Amino acid sequence: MSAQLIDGKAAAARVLAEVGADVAVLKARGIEPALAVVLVGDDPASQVYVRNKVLRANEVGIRSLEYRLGADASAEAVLEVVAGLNADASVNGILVQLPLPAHIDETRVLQAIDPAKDVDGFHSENVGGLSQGRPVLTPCTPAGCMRLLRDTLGDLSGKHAVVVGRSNIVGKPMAALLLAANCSVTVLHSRSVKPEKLCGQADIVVAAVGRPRMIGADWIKPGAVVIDVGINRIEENGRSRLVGDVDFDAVLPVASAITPVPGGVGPMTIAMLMHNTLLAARQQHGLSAQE
Ligand SMILES: Nc1nc2c(c(=O)[nH]1)N[C@@H](CN(C=O)c1ccc(C(=O)N[C@@H](CCC(=O)O)C(=O)O)cc1)CN2
Repeated sequence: MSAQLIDGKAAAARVLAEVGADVAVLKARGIEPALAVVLVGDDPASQVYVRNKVLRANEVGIRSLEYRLGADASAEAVLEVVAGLNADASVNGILVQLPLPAHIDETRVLQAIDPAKDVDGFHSENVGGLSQGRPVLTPCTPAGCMRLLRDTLGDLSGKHAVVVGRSNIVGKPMAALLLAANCSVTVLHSRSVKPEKLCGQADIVVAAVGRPRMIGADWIKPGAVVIDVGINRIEENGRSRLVGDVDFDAVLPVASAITPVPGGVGPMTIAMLMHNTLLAARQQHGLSAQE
């Protein structure tokens, strides 16, 4: 048997269509949501992601503002841009593209963003709110994984979910969201003992370690749903290609459903960013999620 392919591009298109319709309703009430994207340096992948964020924003009717600073920009220069955006009431969402150049303290910059405009959900106010189950802005990649899981499985209550990786951007918020959805959650990391045994008990596996094809068929319980967050560029047979953290070909016959790389979780990250920007705009105008 072969697993069902979870189509992230199609799911992202659905989210974007919903957001576009809701943005049109807001605009009819005189509110134009706006997203500011800050890019520091010249990392080629970051340039592509920022370009795609601006494109998607324009497609759904969200006004976009782009701020580009050189790789040698000081932390103070970045903080000055963030402070200006915090103070600008016409800007609803602020995103600083990661990674930042090594000389800039990421935490200092992320903590400077107004939590109400923190559409990445990385500010400690939003991180804390998420772990307390408050309705806060939630990191885009884990929020996208949750959409894919709910589309595939419906109610997640009582499922045993294993998250492989404990990064602040994906692993930890992913675990908090799965817990909030009433899953029993295990987080595996580099010091876990016999991780393949623990992972092999999971109904849901979310792989976010950044190691190409680390998770093989022996890590997966037959029938498990596998969400692969990894985006690793490798050289193979003389050409460059993207692969996930999961050995896709080996796991395909074992899992019941699996995300491909590319075309799985990646497109959902940007779709959920648009969702968060809409949410932030509504909240800043005192509107509920339904209005
Ligand atoms: N401030 C942030 N920085 C970063 C985030 C983030 O959520 N906020 N996440 C990643 C990068 N990222 C968005 O910023 C991102 C990564 C991948 C994709 C995507 O669509 N990937 C495609 C493949 C793209 C390719 O060919 O290279 C896919 O998986 O199909 C979108 C967004 C780190 N930084």
